[in-house]
Amino acid sequence: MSEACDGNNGTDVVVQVDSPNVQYSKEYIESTVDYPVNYAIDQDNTIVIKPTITKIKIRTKRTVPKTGLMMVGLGGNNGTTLTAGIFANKYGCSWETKLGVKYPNWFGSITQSSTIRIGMDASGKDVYVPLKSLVPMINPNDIEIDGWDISSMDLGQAMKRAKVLDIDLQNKLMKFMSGIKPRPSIYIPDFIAANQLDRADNIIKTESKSEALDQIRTDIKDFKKSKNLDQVIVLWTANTERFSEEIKGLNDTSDNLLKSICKNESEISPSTLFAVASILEGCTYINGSPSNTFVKGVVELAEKMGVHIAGDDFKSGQTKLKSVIVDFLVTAGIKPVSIVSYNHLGNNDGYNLSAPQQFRSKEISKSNVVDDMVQSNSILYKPNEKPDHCVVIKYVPYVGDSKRAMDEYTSEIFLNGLNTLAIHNTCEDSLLASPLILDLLILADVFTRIEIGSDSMDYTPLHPVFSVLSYLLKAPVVPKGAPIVNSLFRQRACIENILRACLGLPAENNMLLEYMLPAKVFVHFEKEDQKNSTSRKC
Ligand SMILES: NC(=O)c1ccc[n+]([C@@H]2O[C@H](COP(=O)([O-])OP(=O)(O)OC[C@H]3O[C@@H](n4cnc5c(N)ncnc54)[C@H](O)[C@@H]3O)[C@@H](O)[C@H]2O)c1
Ligand SMILES: O=P([O-])([O-])O[C@@H]1[C@@H](O)[C@H](O)[C@@H](O)[C@H](O)[C@@H]1O
Repeated sequence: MSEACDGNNGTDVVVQVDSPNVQYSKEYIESTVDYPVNYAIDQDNTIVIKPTITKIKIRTKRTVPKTGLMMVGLGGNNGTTLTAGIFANKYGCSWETKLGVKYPNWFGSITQSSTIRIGMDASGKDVYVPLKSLVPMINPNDIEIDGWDISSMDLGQAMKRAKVLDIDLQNKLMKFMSGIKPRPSIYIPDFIAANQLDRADNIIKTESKSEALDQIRTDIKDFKKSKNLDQVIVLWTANTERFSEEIKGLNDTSDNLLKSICKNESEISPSTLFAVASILEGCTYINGSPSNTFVKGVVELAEKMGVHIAGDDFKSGQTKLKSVIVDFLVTAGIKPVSIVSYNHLGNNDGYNLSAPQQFRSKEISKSNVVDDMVQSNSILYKPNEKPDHCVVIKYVPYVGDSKRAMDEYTSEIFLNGLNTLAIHNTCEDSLLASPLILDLLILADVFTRIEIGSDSMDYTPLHPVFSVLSYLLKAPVVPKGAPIVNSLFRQRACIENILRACLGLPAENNMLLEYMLPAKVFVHFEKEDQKNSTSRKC
């Protein structure tokens, strides 16, 4: 057992595709794939399908930029837990517990701890590889951390305040954490619960929103220069704000928004200021809270500047499970008619959410997650019919970050039967959310390095609104006109299949016909030395 935190080295799998559909150069992975879109046209109650195929070309920059993560809310439970997790993994910190010595991991991160079926071997056995082995991705050990908090507490003391990690691990990490102090931030009491006032001792000294915006931009430039970074990604993991009003002439366009900031308009929230500052600095901005940061003016600014944004609200526990259960029920032809989601928690997030306006922001993001699945099945649901859906969050200090979620799903089944699922789910909020922050950073970088073209279009980046990150978010923000998908496995398939396409591989179709038909039906590939081996015979 290492007393100190000694170096940590994992072994990585390398995936190389041998196909005419992909070329590897020093700078890029370049691929071509056939991209299908089926148009379904309703013609007098007959749905006529018109399949199309577009040959697209994809290029992925292979160089992984030296990346810094700037968290707004750095001193919070998520901010300290993620930072601690990066140090624990980077330095291989082991720690004592009553159950014995424990070692760091990245469980809960799909980039670090999940695999993808990439094909089968010559004997017909499924082959799975780490998701992170498909294209070059940021190594968590290389991430530089900085950020802001309205609380001046250094990350060592803030980690103690959070009461998330085992004490021996906290003691081992203290030397790394206590050296990080959040930068002063923008505090506008009207946007978060009044009970947050006590910790607000680290505020940018100006009443001017324009000056505050400039300070945030200066902070970003300072961090980027001081750490010699290639890119900075800014992520909001600060408290949930009340919704901002969307007002014509104030924040409905990027020009109006920028003018409103100069005029110190009161309805511009701190999170919107951070988003604008990040976009103006060319930094991807991610919203981990349910606040409506992305008012129309912010989205338009991101589109004009070609800077990526993603949100809203990490999908970490109770809602993540809901986006699986409702998908399972509805696609099984079972009709959820009542969904009650109650939870209590005792961390500062819960304290902030105990205020009505902040709770309302969270209630909205936790409630809309079933809409797309319900609307997908007109056999079960009449137009505009929805299940009863109730969300309750209570603040109970004693349980701290260990949120207790209790859900009841009542569904109509065959011949007027009823099925009820009652679920108790202890969600260690920060231990579930922190790996998602890592994935949001890493996948945002990957999808920023991807460009797509066709015979009729030069290589073009993905749309500035990163709906591809929906898997990690409760209330995905999507490009105008795009569908909002909440089904967790459809969201995951989106990420997997784009990464496959980057390697010239087709989307996973799950048909497995190769196991249902004689081997001679299919084109085979066997290594030279396997030519004479007994390959799978059907
Ligand atoms: N499982 C989860 O933890 C989870 C899941 C989904 C969403 N979220 C959201 O993530 C956010 C953070 O959660 P948490 O548990 O870390 O909360 P937390 O209260 O422990 O941390 C929030 C931090 O933000 C700081 N802060 C508040 N306003 C700020 C501002 N204007 N500028 C800079 N810092 C500010 C606070 O001082 C605090 O340190 C919350 O909005 C929460 O709703 C959390
Ligand atoms: O992600 P999830 O577990 O469905 O939702 C959670 C809420 O239930 C919890 O009350 C809140 O504190 C967290 O921020 C998170 O949003």
